[in-house]
Order: sequence, then structure tokens, then C-alpha cells
Amino acid sequence: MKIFSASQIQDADKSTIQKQQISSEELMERAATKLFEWIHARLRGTRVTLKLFCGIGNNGGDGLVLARLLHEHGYTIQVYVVNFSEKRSKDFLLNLERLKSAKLWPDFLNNESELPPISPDDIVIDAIFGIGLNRAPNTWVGNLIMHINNSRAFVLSVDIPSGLPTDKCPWNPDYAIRASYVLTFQVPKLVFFLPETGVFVNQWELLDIGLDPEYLQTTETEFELIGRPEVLPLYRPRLKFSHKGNYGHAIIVGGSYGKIGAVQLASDACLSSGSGLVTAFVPLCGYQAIQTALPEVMVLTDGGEKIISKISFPFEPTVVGIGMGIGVDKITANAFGALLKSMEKPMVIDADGLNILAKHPKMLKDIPELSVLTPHPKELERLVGNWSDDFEKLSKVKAFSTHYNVVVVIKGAHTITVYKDKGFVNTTGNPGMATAGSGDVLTGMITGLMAQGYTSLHAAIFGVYLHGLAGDIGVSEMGYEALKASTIISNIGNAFMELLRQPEAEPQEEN
Ligand SMILES: NC(=O)C1=CN([C@@H]2O[C@H](COP(=O)(O)OP(=O)(O)OC[C@H]3O[C@@H](n4cnc5c(N)ncnc54)[C@H](O)[C@@H]3O)[C@@H](O)[C@H]2O)[C@@H](O)CC1
Ligand SMILES: Nc1ncnc2c1ncn2[C@@H]1O[C@H](COP(=O)(O)OP(=O)(O)O)[C@@H](O)[C@H]1O
Ligand SMILES: [K+]
Repeated sequence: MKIFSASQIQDADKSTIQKQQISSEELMERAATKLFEWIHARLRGTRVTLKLFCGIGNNGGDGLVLARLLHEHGYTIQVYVVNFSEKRSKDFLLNLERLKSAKLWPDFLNNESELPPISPDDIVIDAIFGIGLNRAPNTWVGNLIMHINNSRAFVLSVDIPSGLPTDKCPWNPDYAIRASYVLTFQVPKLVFFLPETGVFVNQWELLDIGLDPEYLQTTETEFELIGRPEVLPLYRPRLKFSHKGNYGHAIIVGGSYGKIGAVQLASDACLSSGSGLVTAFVPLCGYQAIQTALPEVMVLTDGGEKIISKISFPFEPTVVGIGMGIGVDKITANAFGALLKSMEKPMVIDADGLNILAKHPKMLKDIPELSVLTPHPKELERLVGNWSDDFEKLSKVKAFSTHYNVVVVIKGAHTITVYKDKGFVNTTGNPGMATAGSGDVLTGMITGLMAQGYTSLHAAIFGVYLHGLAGDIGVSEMGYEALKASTIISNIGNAFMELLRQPEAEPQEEN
């Protein structure tokens, strides 16, 4: 699903109004009716007080229409107009008049007003700012936002939490609503998924308000949200008459004394993702452990007892996944650098492989084109330097990816796979996966997919999604705390099956 910028959404609104020959006021009515239907379907007339905080733009206009509809259906409501500017929008004014005609008189709040009482049992509807927010809220509006946040009431935000801009981080994080739930119009917003801004959104849901489908389909976006519909077409089915030679031979290179488990996890994950053959390449001390733990995996060693000192293969691998537990010793770094120079096919580089690159930036130019790099935030910072906020991080990664022609997987709660100017935001995974070795599993999975012929970009997007899904299935059986990296591996098969599951047929109505 595409993630549009604020200005693109505004263009989609305009295009809708023009093509569907409706007025902006009708579009507002349509949007607010969707809000009302969502709320009414859940509350079904429950006796609860809804406190609607409405700004003076179109987001506030949505709030006013919603207030009218709630009132018509007998709900107890209190409407506050957050009067932060004299420049009220046309549709806000129109709906203010309609509200007054329905004998509903809002309280007008300004910088001299007392903060209105909010009980933890109230439901707050937050319609102060929408995607039109373009500067920091002033102090009294910020204080009102903090008051709402401190109220412990359930806060339902219209379109976007007020105070959170659509395409940047908030000027002041205290001055942004922390929404219990966001009902967002038509398309998801990027800020819902970034570590610094996603904290303002506990849960979100799309409301389809019928924006111009042609505009939505034909407009290119910088980011895309990756769910089942996007991943399913990437799947490469296994053929009836195929044999293991058709699915590639992956080599997982890594490990050092005390860190052989990382290679074991990655090799296991690589095999469990469908690689035809998997060989682990480890220092001598890892030989027995891997041979014992993974009978299906072959093992190569170099001469070094505790660390890798020279990397060479007696055959040409389909793909190499490298770096987990390998250490950053100078000898290992030299061996790694020599391998980069000799390789032409795309590789997967993780963990200490990335740390070696950060320590020896001259090696960067030797990374084979279209390789996949899988940094966690700290490794990323070592690689691209620090950033002032999540948006700067994204632009740095885009520049890095373009410069070296590599795919960068920014790992996190919503892992973002970046290739050149485009970012793919993952939707699977959970905090149970914040555990030792889960990154090694991801590297193994991406390597395993590339071995089978998935392109680098597809392997990264598909692997990240499947890894998160395997984690979600694992957590559904044992909870967050007990999930281990090996649990993710044992659920890779379930994740494939869940992905490929046929949707259940709609029950037939009996005549
Ligand atoms: N355009 C359309 O046809 C539709 C718009 N919709 C709603 O309209 C919203 C966008 O509305 P608007 O563009 O009116 O903007 P907002 O309602 O988000 O913002 C209010 C106005 O305040 C001004 N402003 C921005 N930041 C400010 C600040 N910190 N302090 C004081 N004033 C500030 C802006 O210039 C803006 O015009 C969407 O989020 C959505 O809720 C929906 O009704 C669907 C249809
Ligand atoms: N809160 C979270 N929600 C979803 N996924 C997470 C979360 N925390 C970590 N993960 C995932 O777990 C993996 C952790 O990788 P990494 O930090 O490299 O672990 P390790 O180095 O121990 O292998 C990444 O794929 C990341 O996206
Ligand atoms: K809002």
C-alpha cells in the first residue's frame, strides 16, 4: 500500500473534488460520516461523554460534522473549538453554522481559557490539527494537548494525532497528542511507523473516503507499506520436477570463539527458508558445534582456531551471507576485505561485517552491487554517521543506497528496506523479537531467499516480512518474553503457510 506525503494527499483531495464533481464540504461530510459510523458501530448508544476538541481548519471541520451526527443519534457530547487562529476554513465555518442550527453551542477556547475538565471515563475526539499542521502549536494549545495526554481518557484522533506533522518529527514532542487510536483517511502516514513518531500512535485504522482511485494508483510514492498483498506476488513457487540444485548453494560466513551460535542460527534459518544447500564457513573452533547441531548443513573451516583469517571456497556459491559473530579483528577484517574484492554476485552483510566496513570505509566501494546490508540502528550509525531525527536518517540511507547501489535494511519495530529513493515499510514483527540472535535469523533468511533466485530487493522485502510473521506466530504461542531466535526459525514454515493460506470462502447464505 502506498504511503503518500501530505501534499500528495491534498492533491488527491483536489482531484477527487474535481473528478467526482463534489464540493469540499461534501467530501468533509463523507469523511466525518465514516468516522461516525466507525464510532457508532462500537459504542451503540453507550452512555459515555464524548469530548470533541476541534481546531479551525478542515480537521476541526471534520470534528464539527462528527459532533452533529453524534448529537443526532443521542450521544452525550461536549464540543470545544480550539480557537488558535482567526483564519477559519470555509467548511469549518459552514459546519459551525450547522451545529448552531442544531442548537449545539461549542465552548470556544483561547489562550485565556481554563483547561476544560476531562475524566478518565470520557472519550476524547482529537480534531485540533490534521495534515495541515505546518508549524509548532503555540504554548496554550500545547498545554491543552498535554492536558489531554495527562487525562487518561481514551483519545481517538481524526486523521493524525494533533501536533504530529505528516512528513517530519514534531517541533516539541510534548505538544503532540498521544492517540489511543487514530482513524486516518484513505492512506497510512509515514510518521505512524518511525521510532520517534510512531510512539504517538498506539493503534491506527484506515477509513476509505473514496478519494480518486486514479490519482492514488498512478502517483508514485517514496514509501510503501508492506503487508500480505504486497508480499504474496513476490513468492516463487517450487516446481514439481525441481531438485536441490535449482534452489542454490548459500554460504554463511561468520563466527568466532564464543560466537559460533550466530552462524548456527543463520545457517538454520537459511535452510529453513528454502535454500537448496547450505554451507557454514567458520573458524576451526566452530566445526564440531555446527556439524552436531545441524546435520543438513555442511561446514568449511579456515586455518584459524578462534577467528576467521582467510576466506576461500572450493566451489562458487550462489550467495554469501556474512558477518554474524565474525568479530572485527584486523586479520578477519583483511580476509573480509579480500572476499569483497573477489566477489561479484550480491552478498548479504550483517553485524560485524558492517562494523568492519564502518572501520574501513575504503572497503565500501568493493561491496558487490545489489548486496543487502542489514544494520540495526547502532550499526547503521557507524556506517552512515549520526542523524538529527528519523527523517534525516532516511535521507542518509537513501543517499548511501544510491551511492553504493546496495539495498539497506534498517532493522527496528517497523523495519524499512531502502533501495535508492524508495523505502518499503514492514508491518509484521513484535517486541518479543528484541532478543539475541533474531537479526542473525533474518540474515540467514534473506540469504536463503537469494540462493533460490529472489532478487536482492525482493529477498529483503520478503525476508523481513516473513521473519516478522514467524515471530508473530511464535509470540501467539508463548508470549513476548519467552520468544527466542530459534523460535523464529521453527516458525518459518508456519509463516510460509500463513502467507500462502487461501482466504476462507465466504459462507453461502441459505435460501
Ligand atoms: N481537503 C479535503 O477535502 C478534506 C480534508 N479533510 C480534513 O482536513 C484536514 C486538513 O485540513 P486543513 O488543511 O484545513 O488543515 P488542518 O485542519 O490540519 O490545520 C488547520 C489550519 O491551521 C493552520 N496551522 C497549521 N499549523 C498551525 C499551528 N501550529 N498553529 C496555528 N495554525 C496552524 C494551517 O494553515 C491550517 O490551515 C485533514 O487532516 C482532514 O482531517 C477531510 O475532511 C477530508 C477531505
Ligand atoms: N520491537 C520490535 N518489533 C518488531 N521487530 C523487532 C523489534 N525489536 C527487534 N525486532 C527485530 O528483531 C531483529 C533484531 O536484530 P538485531 O538487533 O540485529 O539482533 P541480533 O544482533 O541479536 O541478531 C530485527 O530484524 C528487528 O527488526
Ligand atoms: K487530529
